[in-house]
Amino acid sequence: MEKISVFGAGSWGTALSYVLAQNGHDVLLWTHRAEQAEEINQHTNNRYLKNIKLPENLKATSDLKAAVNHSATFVIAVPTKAVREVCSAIKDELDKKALFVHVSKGIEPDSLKRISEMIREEVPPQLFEDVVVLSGPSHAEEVVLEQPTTVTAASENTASAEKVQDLFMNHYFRVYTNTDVIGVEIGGALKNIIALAVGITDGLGYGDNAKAALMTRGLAEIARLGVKMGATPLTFSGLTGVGDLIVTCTSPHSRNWRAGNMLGKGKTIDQVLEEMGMVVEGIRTTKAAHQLSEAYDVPMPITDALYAVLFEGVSTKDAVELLMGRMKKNEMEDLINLL
Ligand SMILES: NC(=O)C1=CN([C@@H]2O[C@H](COP(=O)(O)OP(=O)(O)OC[C@H]3O[C@@H](n4cnc5c(N)ncnc54)[C@H](OP(=O)(O)O)[C@@H]3O)[C@@H](O)[C@H]2O)C=CC1
Ligand SMILES: O=C(CO)COP(=O)(O)O
Repeated sequence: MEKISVFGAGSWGTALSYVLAQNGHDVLLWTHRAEQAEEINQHTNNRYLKNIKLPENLKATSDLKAAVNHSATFVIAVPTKAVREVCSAIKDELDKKALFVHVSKGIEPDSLKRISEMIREEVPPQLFEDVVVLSGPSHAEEVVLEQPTTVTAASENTASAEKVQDLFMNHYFRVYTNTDVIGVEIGGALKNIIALAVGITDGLGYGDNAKAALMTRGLAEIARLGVKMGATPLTFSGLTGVGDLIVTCTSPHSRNWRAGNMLGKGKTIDQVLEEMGMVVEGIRTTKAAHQLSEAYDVPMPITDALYAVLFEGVSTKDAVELLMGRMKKNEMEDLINLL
C-alpha cells in the first residue's frame, strides 16, 4: 500500500483516484475548490462522473500543502493549460524528491513543449525522482464502471515506468510500459486534433468513409511529425497511437469528438465550449501542432485544415473541400521514411 497524491479532480483525476483507491492505496485527491473536496469526501463527484459512488477510502482536500505533504508520488491530472501553474505551486511546498506521473494530453502553444518538458521546467531536478507519462485509450466514464481498459506508462527509466505500472494495474486496468516518452506524449496529444476533425465530418453528415480517411491519414501525419521530433515509429501503432485515436474518434464519450460534432452541426466555438463545461484539449493542441509542423517542416494537412476552421474562420465544409482537392500523392510518400 502506497501513499499517493492526485492533483486535479475532473473526470480523469477522479477516475484514476478511483482505480488507485480500489487497489488499496492511501489516495488524497486535491481540487482547487473546497466545495468539491467536501462532495468527494461524501463519495461522489457528480459534475464530472454522474451517479458514480467513489471508494470509501478515497479522500479529497483543497489544501495544496496537505496534498504535497501526503506522499512522494504525485499524479498530475489537470488540463495542459494548468500544468505549469499547478506544478509550480507544488514545487513551492515541496521539500523532498517526488515521482511525478502526468496524464494530460496536450502540447503548449508557442513554447511547443510536451507536458513532461513543462514539468521539468517548473520543478527543479533535486525535487523529482522522475516524470512518467500514463496515457492510452481510456475514457474516465468507462474506467469507473470497471470496464476493461489498457494504457501505457512511459519513461526512459524502465524502473520508474514499472513502478507506475504496479501502482495502477488491476483486473480491469491493464498497464503496459514503454521507454518512448516523445512518441507516447505526441500520440496522446495529437489524436485530439483528429477526433475534432472526425466529429466535424460526422456533424456535417458524412459517413464512415470520411471517418476512416481522417483516422488513417491523421495517424500518418501524427507519426510523420512524431518521428521527426525523435519518437520511435512503432509507438504510433500501439495503445497511445492508433489505440487512443480509435477510442477518441469513435466514441461519444470523447469531448473532442463531441466538440467537433457540434461545430459540424453549425455551432460556434464559444457555444461549444460553454455547452461542454469540460476541457477540449484539441483546440489549443491544434494551434501547437500547426506551429510544430512549421517548425519541423512536416506537412500536416488535416491539422492545417482544422486550424483554418478554428482560428481563421474557414467554414467546416470549405475545409473538407480543401482537403479533398489537394494535389495528387502517392499514399506511402513520406511514410516510407518512417521505416
Ligand atoms: N477524461 C478522460 O477520460 C481522460 C482525460 N485525459 C486527460 O486528462 C487531463 C485532464 O482532463 P479531465 O480530467 O478529463 O478534464 P476535466 O475538464 O474533466 O477536469 C479538469 C479538472 O482540472 C481542474 N482545473 C482546471 N484548471 C485548474 C487549475 N488552474 N488549477 C487547479 N485545477 C484546475 C478543473 O477544475 P474545475 O472543476 O474548477 O473547472 C477540473 O477539476 C486532460 O489533459 C485530458 O486530455 C486523459 C485520459 C482520459
Ligand atoms: O483521452 C481520452 C481517451 O483516451 C479522452 O478524450 P477526450 O478528452 O476527447 O474526452
